[in-house]
Amino acid sequence: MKKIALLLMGCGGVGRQLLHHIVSCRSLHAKKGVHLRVVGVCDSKSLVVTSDVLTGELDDAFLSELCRLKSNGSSLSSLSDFGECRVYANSESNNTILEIAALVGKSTGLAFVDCSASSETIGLITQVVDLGCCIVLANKKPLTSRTEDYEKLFSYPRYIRHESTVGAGLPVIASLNRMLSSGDTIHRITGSLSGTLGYVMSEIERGKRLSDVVKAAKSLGFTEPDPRDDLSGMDVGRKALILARLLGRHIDMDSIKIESLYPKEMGPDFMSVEEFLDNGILLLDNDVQERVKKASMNGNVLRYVCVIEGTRCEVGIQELPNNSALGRLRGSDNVLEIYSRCYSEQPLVIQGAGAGNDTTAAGVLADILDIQDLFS
Ligand SMILES: NC(=O)C1=CN([C@@H]2O[C@H](COP(=O)(O)OP(=O)(O)OC[C@H]3O[C@@H](n4cnc5c(N)ncnc54)[C@H](OP(=O)(O)O)[C@@H]3O)[C@@H](O)[C@H]2O)C=CC1
Ligand SMILES: N[C@@H](CC=O)C(=O)O
Repeated sequence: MKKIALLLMGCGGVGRQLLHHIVSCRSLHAKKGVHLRVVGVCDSKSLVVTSDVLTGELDDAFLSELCRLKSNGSSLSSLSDFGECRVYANSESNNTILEIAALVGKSTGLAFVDCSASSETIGLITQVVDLGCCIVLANKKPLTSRTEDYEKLFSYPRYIRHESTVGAGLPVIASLNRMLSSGDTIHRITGSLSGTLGYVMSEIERGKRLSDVVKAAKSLGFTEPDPRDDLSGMDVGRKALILARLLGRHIDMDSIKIESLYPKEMGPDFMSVEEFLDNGILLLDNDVQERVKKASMNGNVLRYVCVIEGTRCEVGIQELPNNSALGRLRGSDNVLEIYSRCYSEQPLVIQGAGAGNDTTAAGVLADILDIQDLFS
């Protein structure tokens, strides 16, 4: 049986769902001769690891208890009494992770899985790439920071997977990589890449208020931990940058034109997430409703669109015919149209659920299985 050791950063909505998928796919994976060995899990405050990282694992009962505790808002440190594990506080976590990565990475290989939404993981990830580890990301931030970090992460291109960073579980990155590696030239990518903004717009069209819909999107697991990351367009901007860099464009976030749905005065420097959701966002309800109504009088809808073409890379609201490919989108669905040499008249279209813990975690799990040949 091939064993894939993995260390999970982040056990929020996506991270916990990944652990659920791992446990519930045990017999399926066994039939394929693979076993996922979870050696450690960390959140923003602590790290919990199996006492024997070279051969041991956090067993399924332990992982279920971990998920139960985290979904109740408890800390990982309360797991110290439960089973054969060691728990480290924040201050010791990074050094311990590097030690584990060096030991396990060089021995059997280690999948370093980032399901956090933090930019604090970048320092660690850029170090573990040189320790024989594979990187699997749902977190977009490591791919959208400095060009040097991006290049470092791709020093060993076969060792990195990040399907869930764009379109959640949809096969966007895999499809683009297949096209690029066969020499197809991609001219234009256009699409609706935010599950949250897709859901928000289509629910407002049905008469709902922005403030209610954003709260619903958060509880459905579509939004970023701070939904302003979605409403500001930053989350789509990051996806656009990931795609543009994949196409070989040497750009950074500053090169991307991004339209925000809220004013600067409602940003994270001025109010907390709770203040924004309880008060700030209510002040945006009428304006957004008016824009949606005005578009509908022209037979149109509003969609938050990403366009990458030549040196152009921008994301923002567009008014589109309601019977167009993007106009027909409902709920959290994403759609991506790719025009290339092979797909010049009619684009290659990828469409489906573009947000949610289940599909995102499934994309991460598929990425982990995809690199199994790198493990001994
Ligand atoms: N939800 C979706 O539809 C999709 C999400 N993604 C991406 O998946 C990632 C996770 O999203 P989601 O699960 O919803 O987010 P959550 O906020 O639910 O979970 C984030 C987790 O990361 C942990 N964390 C924060 N900082 C660190 C750190 N420095 N080191 C380790 N762990 C840390 C948090 O710890 P604590 O519990 O202590 O707060 C929490 O457990 C995000 O990057 C998101 O963009 C990608 C595609 C789709
Ligand atoms: N918040 C994101 C989740 C996936 O990246 C979205 O709404 O699309």
